[in-house]
Amino acid sequence: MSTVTLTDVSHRYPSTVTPSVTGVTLHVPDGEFFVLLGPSGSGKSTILRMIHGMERPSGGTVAIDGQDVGSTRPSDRDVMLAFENYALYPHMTVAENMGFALRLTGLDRDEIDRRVLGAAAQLGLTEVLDARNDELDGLQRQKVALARALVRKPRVFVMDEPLAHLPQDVRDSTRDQIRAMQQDLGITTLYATSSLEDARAVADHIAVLDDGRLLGVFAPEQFSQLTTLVPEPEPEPS
Ligand SMILES: Nc1ncnc2c1ncn2[C@@H]1O[C@H](COP(=O)(O)OP(=O)(O)OP(=O)(O)O)[C@@H](O)[C@H]1O
Repeated sequence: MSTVTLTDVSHRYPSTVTPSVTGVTLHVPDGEFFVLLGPSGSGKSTILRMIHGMERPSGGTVAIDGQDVGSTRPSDRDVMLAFENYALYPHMTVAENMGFALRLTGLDRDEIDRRVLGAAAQLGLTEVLDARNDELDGLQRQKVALARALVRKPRVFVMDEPLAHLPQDVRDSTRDQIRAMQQDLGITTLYATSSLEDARAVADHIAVLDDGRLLGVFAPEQFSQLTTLVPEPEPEPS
């Protein structure tokens, strides 16, 4: 269970003159589904990358559970990019896919088995632990990808536009399933999207970004104000 706090965080990529993020301060309470909402280029990914540790702020601090993680390596932060590696290894079973990263860390077999069985039970994958990739449907694959992150016991999940590559007809249901799973697991989650509709459907709070700046953090009773602030993005040509 964890909180994430950004204090006056700024960032600039070395190859650019203008900053990607400017003076962002926000607090993500424990167990929340916290959405970063903004158009392309507004700084959502860069903020997630700084929390994960792939990017370092050029100013300000990122803290997890109140501890500045500025000098903590990404692998020691327990922050998982939830759908980073969506592709499952085809020659492995679901259980092997879930345990693979843990085996690389040298964790003992019993503990790996315990975690794999626990995550499978939480996500409803117990019945398919011996199945291979081509025997799973789309939702099951998505759950296995999430389970692979879950067995590593993250303190925080970051999800960067996880629906972006899905066809429109499965986007809403997948979004709602991700939210339901997060609620079950209670893991503090930051979720980036450019869709106001998606944000409103799932968020505990919505942080609105534009041009690397935070315009405000909105609670559900304020979500109706967002329609004027954030236009829906144009649908992608099909
Ligand atoms: N690797 C990079 N090198 C240089 N500039 C970058 C890089 N990645 C992002 N930027 C710039 O930083 C700013 C913020 O981009 P970022 O990707 O964080 O926004 P975003 O809201 O996540 O948008 P998108 O959804 O398109 O990724 C933009 O101006 C973008 O062009």
